[in-house]
Amino acid sequence: MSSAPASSASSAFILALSSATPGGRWRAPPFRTGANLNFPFWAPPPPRRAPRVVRAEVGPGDQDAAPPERRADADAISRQPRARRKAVSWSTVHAGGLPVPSILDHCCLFSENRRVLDRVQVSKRRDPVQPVGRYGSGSGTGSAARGGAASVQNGALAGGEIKSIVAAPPASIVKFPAPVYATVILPTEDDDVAPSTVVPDSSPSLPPSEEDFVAPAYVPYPDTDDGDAELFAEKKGAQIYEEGVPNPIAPPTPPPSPEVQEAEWDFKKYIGFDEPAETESDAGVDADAAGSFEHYENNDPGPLAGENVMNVIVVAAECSPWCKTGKNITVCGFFWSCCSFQVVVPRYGDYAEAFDMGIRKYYKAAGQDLEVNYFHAFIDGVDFVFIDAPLFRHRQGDIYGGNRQEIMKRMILFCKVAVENTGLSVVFLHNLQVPWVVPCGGVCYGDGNLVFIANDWHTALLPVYLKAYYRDNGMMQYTRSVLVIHNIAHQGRGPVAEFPYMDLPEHYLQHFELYDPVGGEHANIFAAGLKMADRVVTVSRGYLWELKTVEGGWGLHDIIRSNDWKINGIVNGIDHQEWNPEVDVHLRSDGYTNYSLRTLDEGKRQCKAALQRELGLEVRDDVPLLGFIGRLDGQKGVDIIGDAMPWLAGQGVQVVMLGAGRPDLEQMLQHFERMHHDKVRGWVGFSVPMAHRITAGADVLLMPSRFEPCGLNQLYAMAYGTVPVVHAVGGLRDTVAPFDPFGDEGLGWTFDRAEPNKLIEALGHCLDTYRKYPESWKGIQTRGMSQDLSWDHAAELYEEVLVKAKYQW
Ligand SMILES: Nc1ncnc2c1ncn2[C@@H]1O[C@H](COP(=O)(O)OP(=O)(O)O[C@H]2O[C@H](CO)[C@@H](O)[C@H](O)[C@H]2O)[C@@H](O)[C@H]1O
Repeated sequence: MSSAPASSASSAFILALSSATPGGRWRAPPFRTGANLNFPFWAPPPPRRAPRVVRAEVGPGDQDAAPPERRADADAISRQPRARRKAVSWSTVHAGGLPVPSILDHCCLFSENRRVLDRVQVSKRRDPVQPVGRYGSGSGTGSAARGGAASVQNGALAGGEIKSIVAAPPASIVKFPAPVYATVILPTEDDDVAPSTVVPDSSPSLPPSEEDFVAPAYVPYPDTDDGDAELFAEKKGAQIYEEGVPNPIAPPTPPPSPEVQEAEWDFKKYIGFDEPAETESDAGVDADAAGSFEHYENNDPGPLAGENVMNVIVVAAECSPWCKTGKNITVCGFFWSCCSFQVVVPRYGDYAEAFDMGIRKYYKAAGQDLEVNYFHAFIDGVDFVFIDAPLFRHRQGDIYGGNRQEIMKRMILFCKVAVENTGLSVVFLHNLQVPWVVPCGGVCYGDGNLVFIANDWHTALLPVYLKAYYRDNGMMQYTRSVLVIHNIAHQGRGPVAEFPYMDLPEHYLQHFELYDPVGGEHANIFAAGLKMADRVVTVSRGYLWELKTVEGGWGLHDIIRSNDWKINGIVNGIDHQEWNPEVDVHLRSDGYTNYSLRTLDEGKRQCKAALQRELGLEVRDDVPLLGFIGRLDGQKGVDIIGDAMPWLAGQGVQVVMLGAGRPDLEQMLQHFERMHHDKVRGWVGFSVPMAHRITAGADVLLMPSRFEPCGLNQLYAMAYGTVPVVHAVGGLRDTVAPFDPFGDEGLGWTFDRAEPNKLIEALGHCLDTYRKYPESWKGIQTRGMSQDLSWDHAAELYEEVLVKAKYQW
């Protein structure tokens, strides 16, 4: 029981593909009437462009090159009807990727927009009231708000001015050894498999010598994404560079340039497209191209016809089902409410459904020229572009592995490619002898309605590159960037001396420079991204409030405060194809069953029995079954459950915990399973099927997170009639209204400090209600399941943000 079953990635993948469009992009999508997203108040048309754009002309390194302009005839065509993308009901995309409008989107994607707002809504989730004063009476020290040294120091800044938003842990009752931090920053496991870089013969030999820079005294944050505050505490005194390791810092580069070298690529071969006879002359381009697509296209005009179509490019370091770590996960379901969107992610492994586009380019990242290839998949109306580079290759399963500098180099490359990818389509089209002003389905892609959505620090450089490379040079003036904060605890901190890694103009350093007592003087990627992004979204309003506090801002609170005007808090939705007890594929075998609100009692009883059987627990319906699912780190507070275990063991309950992460916490799970084998199971590993089955089979889901920007598991739990007991923080507070026995309202139980005694108190009331007041219990379940937790509501709010970004100058 201690080891997870084989990766569930394959099953998740099958799930995603099952909804894919057979035949991919060549199938003319059906139109949907009245179900489309329209932006009648859209931006003014972009400036006119040169009739043809060649890659070199749009390169930011070419200061003299005029930005491409649209032709008059293109404008006319752009107002023609645009066929719309087929309705997209796709799976989830997770944080950290790169967006790229692919050629395919321009040339042969006939998008039908799906407006999700027409869906049947049950009871719309409401964003909560302001959380001020609801976080308990944490001492001004805010000590160890996140349980670690970093937060301790952050907390020390409070000076009692702002109350702690998350309670200080009590005197430790943890009986386990401290984590072995040395193992957290893992060496690159695949060094012998794939070279870290591919340097063309002509490229300069790098990295440069150490003489160019003076290394600061210590690394502010590990930023390995395992970067618990404790880890930082261990590392903060460490030297930046290990002895004997050459300083990989590149010399300052003069004017920034993507430095992309094009390679021959047979687009027609890739897409199986029969090129029309006349595509050489500009005069014939538009007509020919338009005509050539007609047979793929339903030419019925739709509400999205014209320039009001929004093109969204989602940039993420993780994308389910291809790569999912369970950390820093972003569900970007909102994109399917938009007209046209693409997702760009690194290609960490061999993804069967993605095909090599045959494009080879070289980008400079951290002073090295790196070869980049592009893979592509078109699934259910969405273009996925996978960035293939030696830095990413073979990282599946360890996508945040390597030391801080390696991770940073990957993300620099990733963001550069993402921004460049906006030009990818131009290249493709140019290879077809078709200028980018050729309308696809009646509308040009261009940059007029283009919005990047970057996620977390991994892609926070994207807004910076967009500005430095393009907008500062008069290009992409109408393109906007939105940066989503999923977890501000990881920021991409590094020594100021590493700034030249990023190939930015010197004056951009000021946007990165940050001083705080935790990190000292350092360069902070998230800080620069937050400043440069046109709009910022946090994944709940409660978290937004917390980010403005000294305790919750992790050193970026001042930047958050001063940019408050452009930040919105929007709670994530959930993917109802994946997380829906009625259709959940993981409940179709082994005695589990699908169920709905109507069949809740019977269905849940059966799932609970199946879970008890599968895990070797006594099959008893009368025993409350408590679940926990999550990363095993300081954030998720599983140690608080551990601290409460002596009490739990006497409560006549069963406890099932699933997670992976810190070795000491993994050992804790296994220890409790051994100690209380008749009632506790600790499953160490990452198992999507088991996560679904626990969510369905448990009566109660515990989430004692010390901080939780949004939280997804509590949303899943409520959708499955499983009652959440949560620390009222961030998104948990926003989404779990506490049960009020007098008004018979509420969705679960909350506690105001991340402490075992508080958890015990809340859980005590919960168990009491479970045992003595079945009708109240059923009411809580019913209210939870009746909510509209889908992306529909979030999509509306995201749309508002995108529109605000569009009109922002
Ligand atoms: N061992 C395991 N086996 C199977 N599944 C597992 C698992 N461990 C975790 N998961 C699953 O992975 C997902 C993790 O979601 P979280 O919201 O907890 O992620 P995380 O905290 O990294 O995300 C950050 O971003 C998200 C998205 O914005 C915010 O909700 C969140 O607060 C913020 O910290 C959940 O669906 C969970 O069930």
